[in-house]
Amino acid sequence: MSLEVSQLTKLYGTQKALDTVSFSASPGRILGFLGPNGAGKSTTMKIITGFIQADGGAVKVMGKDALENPKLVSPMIGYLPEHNPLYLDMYVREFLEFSAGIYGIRGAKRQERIKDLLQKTGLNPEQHKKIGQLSKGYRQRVGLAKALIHDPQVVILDEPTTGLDPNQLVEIRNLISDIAKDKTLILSTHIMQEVEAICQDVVIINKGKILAAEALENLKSTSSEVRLELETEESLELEWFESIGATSYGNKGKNSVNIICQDASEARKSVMKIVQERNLNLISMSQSKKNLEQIFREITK
Ligand SMILES: Nc1ncnc2c1ncn2[C@@H]1O[C@H](COP(=O)(O)OP(=O)(O)OP(=O)(O)O)[C@@H](O)[C@H]1O
Repeated sequence: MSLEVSQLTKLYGTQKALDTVSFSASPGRILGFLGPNGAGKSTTMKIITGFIQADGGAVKVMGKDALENPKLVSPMIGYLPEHNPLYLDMYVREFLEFSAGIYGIRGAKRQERIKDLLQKTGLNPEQHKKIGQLSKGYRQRVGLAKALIHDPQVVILDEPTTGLDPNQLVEIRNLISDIAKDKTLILSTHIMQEVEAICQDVVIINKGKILAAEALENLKSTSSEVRLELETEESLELEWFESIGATSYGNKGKNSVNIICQDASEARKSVMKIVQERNLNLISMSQSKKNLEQIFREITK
């Protein structure tokens, strides 16, 4: 494990923003850090990165105690904060040179590092522009390049894709997946599809408490429930399907019904029997497993 967070606690006045938070992250994997607004995500990230202090617990980065030795651990972490603070009047290349200088990276090594990052983040054509002239997606790339300038082992990104258009969103996600190949990457996000698209591990936090911390596949497979959606030309009554687990009308109103069941095969047979007995005109029947958004809503509500 390159990052181990154990029993982290943080108080703001009397409010417990973090309550014994524990999870860990491994190299080569992306961990999606999920939670509703105010759950404690940014607080956790700020503690790991040494921006604020914890009131209890421990953080280990590459086996070193981050809370006891912040100066030793800080170079091992790259951080892109939620609002990506950049100097808008600086040129892209100038800003990266400045950022490298903060970590004491100088001379040929600095030039090589910047060349590599401009290439990796697709910033080459923009390197002589002022940061203030860049689009939001390109500013995020500058923030990512800055977070990576000192080649950290652990990279923490706080909502890096918020506000991006669909094309830039895909490009930044691809870039994040590429970065994660040889690093431990933690990604805070509200976008469930993002987690399903690029994360292997997931941590769900709510009101300062961890509700789930495991591989995404495990989290999804713990729920054996299946959702059937039936659509007919006629209006349907939930009570006809009660015995097989109908829970609500679907998006298309009373002409479609959602059925949550354990045994999809039996449920489909029962549905077809009802369709025949009531002489209904079937438009469609579809089947899906619970997605992360449904699991998230269930465990955080
Ligand atoms: N400096 C502070 N002083 C007092 N309370 C704070 C401070 N920072 C955060 N909080 C509170 O701590 C709780 C956790 O906040 P935090 O910003 O960590 O949540 P979050 O999960 O990152 O939320 P969001 O998704 O909205 O960014 C919230 O109730 C917030 O109001």
